Amino acid sequence: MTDHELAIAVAEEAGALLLALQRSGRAEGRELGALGDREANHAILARLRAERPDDCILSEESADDKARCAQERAWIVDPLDGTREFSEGRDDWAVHIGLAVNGIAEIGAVALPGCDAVYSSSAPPALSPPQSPPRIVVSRSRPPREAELAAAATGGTLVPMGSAGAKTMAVVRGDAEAYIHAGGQYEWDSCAPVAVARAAGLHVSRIDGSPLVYNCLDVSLPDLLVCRREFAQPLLEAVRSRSD
Ligand SMILES: Nc1ncnc2c1ncn2[C@@H]1O[C@H](COP(=O)(O)O)[C@@H](OP(=O)(O)O)[C@H]1O
Ligand SMILES: [Mg+2]
Repeated sequence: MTDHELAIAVAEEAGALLLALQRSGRAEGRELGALGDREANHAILARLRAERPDDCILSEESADDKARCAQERAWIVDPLDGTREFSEGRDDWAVHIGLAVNGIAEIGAVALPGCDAVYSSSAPPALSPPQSPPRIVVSRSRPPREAELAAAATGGTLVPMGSAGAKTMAVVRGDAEAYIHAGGQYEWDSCAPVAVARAAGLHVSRIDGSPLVYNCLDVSLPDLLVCRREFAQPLLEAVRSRSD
C-alpha cells in the first residue's frame, strides 16, 4: 500500500466511524464532539502504527513526541476538524490525514463524510475557471479581519463555513476562490488540506506570503492563504495592508 493509498484508507475509515457516531444518538453537543475526537483518533493511530511502524505521528488528540522533529517523515493528523460543526449535526467537518516530508505537506487525504467525499493529493479534481470577484471562505465562529480587508480590496464576498479541511476543499472543488485564516491554528488543521491544495495547483502560503512549514517544534501555524493563483497577489497585498 502506498502512502497515498494509506492516507485515503485511514481517512475513509475514521470518516465512516464518525458519521455513524454522529447519526447514532449515543451522545450530543460537546459530549458528541469529545467522543468523536477520541474514537477517531484511536482508529487512526492504530492503523498508522500498524502500517508504518517506523514513522512518527503528530495528532491533535495525542501527546506530542518531539522526537518527530528529527525525522524526515511525520504523519500529521486531525481526527475531527470542525468538532463544533460535527457536534451540531452539520456537514462541514473533516478527517485530515497528512504526511509532511522535510517540512513540506507532501501527501494528504481529507474526508468530508457528511458530503460523501474524499479528496487526495494523488488525484485532485481539475480546476475550472475561477469566478471573479472571489468567494472567500472563512471561519464561521472566528472570521478574521484580514479576510474582510481582502474582500473589500477585491470586491469579493465572505462565505462562512466550519472546518479548515472543508474550507480548503471548497476551493479545491471550485465552490470558492480563496480561504483566508488568521488568529490561531495548528499544523494538524492545515497539513492534509494543504497537501491536496498544492497537488491541485492552488497557491498555499502563510498570509505574509512565506511558506507553510510542518513538523516543527512549535506546532502553532496561526494563519494561511489557500487560493486560486490568479488571486494570490491581490489577496496578499490586501492582507498586508493590515500591518502597514
Ligand atoms: N484562533 C484559533 N486558535 C486555535 N485554533 C483555531 C483558531 N481558529 C480556528 N482554529 C481551529 O481551526 C479549525 C477550523 O476552525 P474554523 O471552523 O473556525 O475555521 C478548528 O479545528 P478543530 O475543530 O479540529 O478544533 C479550530 O479549532
Ligand atoms: Mg482542526
